Amino acid sequence: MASVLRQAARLASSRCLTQLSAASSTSRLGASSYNFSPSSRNASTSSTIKVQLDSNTGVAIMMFQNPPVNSMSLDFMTEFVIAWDKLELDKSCRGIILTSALPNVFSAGLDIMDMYGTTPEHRTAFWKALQELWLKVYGSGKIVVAAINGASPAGGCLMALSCDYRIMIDNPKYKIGINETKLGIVAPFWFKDCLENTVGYRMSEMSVQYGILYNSAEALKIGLVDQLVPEDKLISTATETMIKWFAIPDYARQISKAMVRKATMDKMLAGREADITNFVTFTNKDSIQKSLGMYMEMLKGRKAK
Ligand SMILES: CCCCCCCCCCCCC/C=C/C(=O)SCCNC(=O)CCNC(=O)[C@H](O)C(C)(C)COP(=O)(O)OP(=O)(O)OC[C@H]1O[C@@H](n2cnc3c(N)ncnc32)[C@H](O)[C@@H]1OP(=O)(O)O
Repeated sequence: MASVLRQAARLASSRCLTQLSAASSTSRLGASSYNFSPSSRNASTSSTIKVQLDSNTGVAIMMFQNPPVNSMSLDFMTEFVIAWDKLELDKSCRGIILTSALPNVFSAGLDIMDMYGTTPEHRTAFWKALQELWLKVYGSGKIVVAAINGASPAGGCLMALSCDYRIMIDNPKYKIGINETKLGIVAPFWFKDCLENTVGYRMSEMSVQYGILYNSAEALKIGLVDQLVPEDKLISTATETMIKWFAIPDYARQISKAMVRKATMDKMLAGREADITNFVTFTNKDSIQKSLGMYMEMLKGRKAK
């Protein structure tokens, strides 16, 4: 309990006393065209991560802009963590909405080109960056809402699962899930743990083995996402949701969040080095490199057709 309280105290440093203004009900298509209020300021200069912070509401919108599909490359994850740290330290920010500035895709998951044909040193840095990103988002004292505006497989799904609430566009063409087995690779234990914490044991047992990608209605049915909305209501709903969460005193909520997430966080922290070794060893295998190569070929071939 003492460590939970310490963790919560650390998280509470991100607390703010911002007076909330009424939620913006502006409806626009996608985050990139969202109409930011006059009190919004550009809080990040990164090329792949755009941040807008509304100091009246305390809501920050963090948009991924890494074309063509917001794949989570080493560079992208490094920029993500830098932008995240800035927000985490900003007392005027109480909550963060994660979304994509690109149409049709939230995130295509880990960048396969960072895992395919790269050196063990590169893959070590890559995996460390992913662990770092996950620890920051999953362990954040801020309220984090995923506004899922497109495909969200594998690492993209992990990012959404690390948030406190998931809102997805109601459109059957967008799929979300832990599909690694379909690529011939294995989702690490902490991906599985996040899924299991959200949809339960049996559903995740089926899900990770089959590598199921769920459409938005299926994702809602199994609890993988919390809410579906029309595309033009995504950001306004995420903002309204966030403001409802703000009614809960930060400190009490942060301690509660840390308590609920502690076991999953501790397991990952205890196994962090072994997890890196597993990843590098696993991706060193010729058979795994072959699977990744074939998958990339398949993705490129699909486009050519
Ligand atoms: C004892 C211990 C054992 C266990 C040990 C475990 C250790 C750990 C092992 C390894 C674990 C790895 C975990 C992996 C997690 C991942 O996230 S893997 C990535 C999974 N992602 C996907 O499967 C998504 C693939 N992409 C798509 O399905 C589609 O691209 C899309 C997202 C639905 C978008 O479709 P569309 O808009 O039609 O775009 P496309 O034309 O398909 O793609 C455009 C270009 O983008 C390239 N691309 C797509 N996805 C990726 C990607 N993930 N990485 C890199 N590049 C990607 C695609 O090839 C196209 O490229 P070009 O042809 O050059 O334009």
